[in-house]
Amino acid sequence: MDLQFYKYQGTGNDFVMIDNRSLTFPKENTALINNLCDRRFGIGADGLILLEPATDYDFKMVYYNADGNEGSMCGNGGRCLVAFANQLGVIKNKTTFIAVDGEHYATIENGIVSLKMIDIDTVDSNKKYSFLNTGSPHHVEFSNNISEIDVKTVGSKIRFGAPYFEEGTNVNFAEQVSENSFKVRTFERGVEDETLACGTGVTAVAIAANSTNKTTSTHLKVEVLGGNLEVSFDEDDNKYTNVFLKGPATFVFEGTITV
Ligand SMILES: N[C@H](CCC[C@H](N)C(=O)O)C(=O)O
Repeated sequence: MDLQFYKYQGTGNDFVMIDNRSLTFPKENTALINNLCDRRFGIGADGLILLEPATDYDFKMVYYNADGNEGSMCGNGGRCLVAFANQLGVIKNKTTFIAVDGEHYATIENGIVSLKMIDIDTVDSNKKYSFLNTGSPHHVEFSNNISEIDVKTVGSKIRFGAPYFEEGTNVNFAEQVSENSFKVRTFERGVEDETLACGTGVTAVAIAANSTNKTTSTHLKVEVLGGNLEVSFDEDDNKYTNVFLKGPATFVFEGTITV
């Protein structure tokens, strides 16, 4: 069959988007999803996202990692899906949609999408790292010169090692640039490589930085390999609410692929 797809990217984190309002996409076909995301044998992407109908919401987000397995929440994917819903005419400038981790509110203005993430009430930190769930699990380590880190090798070791093992985690390496700005590089579980950006990861770094007193700011700028993102939140007694991830979400091309 011919499958129509749309390609989007948010700070270089790229996704194949499919309008599945008809519910005809063969979701159980892990190999197909993996192939569509393959950069040599397919379209190429860090993940694949289906836009589906949902009762009481504008739409439902169904997200798969590039390996073909359904993933946890994807922040940049969510932002790109909002832009896609806007392109399809499903929404105008604001929306409330449902994803695997619950309800999300978002706005879109001139290609910039601001996405509300889940509340975070647990940040586990020790001297070496922080671990928290921002919709997806994230290990966060701060250091001085992240440009020198072999993110794929070191990230993969942490992802499969104690205490994460098979279930794994995404791994972020962060460097403080100023009181309210950071640089981040991320190893993504499910892609099993460094990606150019990770929205839930950047969100995790911002909250970990606040939680471990690296900053008192609640509006942080984060530079990733593929561009710039912003994270803002309210903090009360180490609980984080009104967490917003903001940045560009861009349509790249569309096409049909025979599968
Ligand atoms: N790129 C995504 C994160 C995907 C998380 C996924 N790799 C997993 O936890 O399995 C983001 O922008 O938030």
